[in-house]
Amino acid sequence: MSDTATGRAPLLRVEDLRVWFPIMSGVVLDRHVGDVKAVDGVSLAIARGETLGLVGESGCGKSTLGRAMLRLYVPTGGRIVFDDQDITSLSERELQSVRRRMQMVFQDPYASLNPRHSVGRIVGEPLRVHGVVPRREVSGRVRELLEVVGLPADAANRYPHEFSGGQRQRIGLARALALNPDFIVCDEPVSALDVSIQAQIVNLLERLQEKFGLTYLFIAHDLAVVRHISDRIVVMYLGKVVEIAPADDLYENPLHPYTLTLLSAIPIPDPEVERRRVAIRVEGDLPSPANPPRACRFHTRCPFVQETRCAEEEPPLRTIDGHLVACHFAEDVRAGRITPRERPAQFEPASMPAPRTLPIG
Ligand SMILES: Nc1ncnc2c1ncn2[C@@H]1O[C@H](COP(=O)(O)OP(=O)(O)OP(=O)(O)O)[C@@H](O)[C@H]1O
Repeated sequence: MSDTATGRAPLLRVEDLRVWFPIMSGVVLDRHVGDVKAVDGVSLAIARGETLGLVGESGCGKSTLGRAMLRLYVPTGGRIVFDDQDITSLSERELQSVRRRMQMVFQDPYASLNPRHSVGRIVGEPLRVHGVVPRREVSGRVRELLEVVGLPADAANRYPHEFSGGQRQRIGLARALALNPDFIVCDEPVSALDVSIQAQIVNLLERLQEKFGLTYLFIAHDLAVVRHISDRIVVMYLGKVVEIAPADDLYENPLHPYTLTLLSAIPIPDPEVERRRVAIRVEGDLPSPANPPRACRFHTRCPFVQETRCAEEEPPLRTIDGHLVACHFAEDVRAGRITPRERPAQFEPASMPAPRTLPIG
């Protein structure tokens, strides 16, 4: 089990968590022919008050991991422990009191808001369902919640389509806050918004965290956003964690080859820095999580792959310089003793040293 590396007690931890989706075949889909291994043996902990960023390319299992933490899926294996309570196998009824304390904010606020309901009804719904405040107090509480997320009180009488994307995300947040949660999974909460609006929502999330002592799992594919808001960042590849590190450390001193390739894909605004840096490209598509490569899952696309260990032995997560890294050769890659297999011609001068760190702006 990884510790949180923050010195604070974990609010939530998962141990060897697996979420597999069965693949069924046959005329009436009654033959189990395999599994999509969306999350496959993930162990990590999130400290109280921490924001843990989660990155990785589309389909690597980020949303599935976030949803499983909220027990929206029944895990195939492993454990989920929330505030010292094992919630892995709780029934829906037993989960009710825990559910209040865990919420989710979605990428597309519009799709997650019922267009036929007024904002007041949407935000007040969790209060009514859980009966946490007397009915006559619901509208007052809704007004408070709208104010806290920066919406005018009269928003309660209007409908989602009357609001912009950023305002809709504020409505989603007001609803998520209604039950005073401790933990919120933010699943790409700003990916659908304009850049200028993204900053406003990220700042709002930070203010709310401070005000209410919230703990976030922040899922993103935008590495710049996730760096800004996260205390630590988890990099996932094909259902597994490949690196966990404090946010700035991950960007300044990435240790896993996959993290290097992710960072290497970010454009750098400074042309001088851009010219000097070494491009490390990852080739091809993400392999199928139904049939992942054996041993190191990244070995089929890794520019630093070494025969034959990478294809034969699964690398455990181990600690190097305060990072947790799952690569047999992380030290050699960092020291430049192993150089990337393929590089575009413009990066090939013989004097070019292998990258120690990649400047990313
Ligand atoms: N309910 C489901 N049934 C079957 N397969 C699923 C289900 N949900 C997700 N998957 C599969 O599990 C894998 C991981 O999906 P997931 O949505 O967790 O990835 P992601 O990293 O969040 O991607 P994205 O950024 O595109 O949302 C994918 O191959 C996906 O097709």
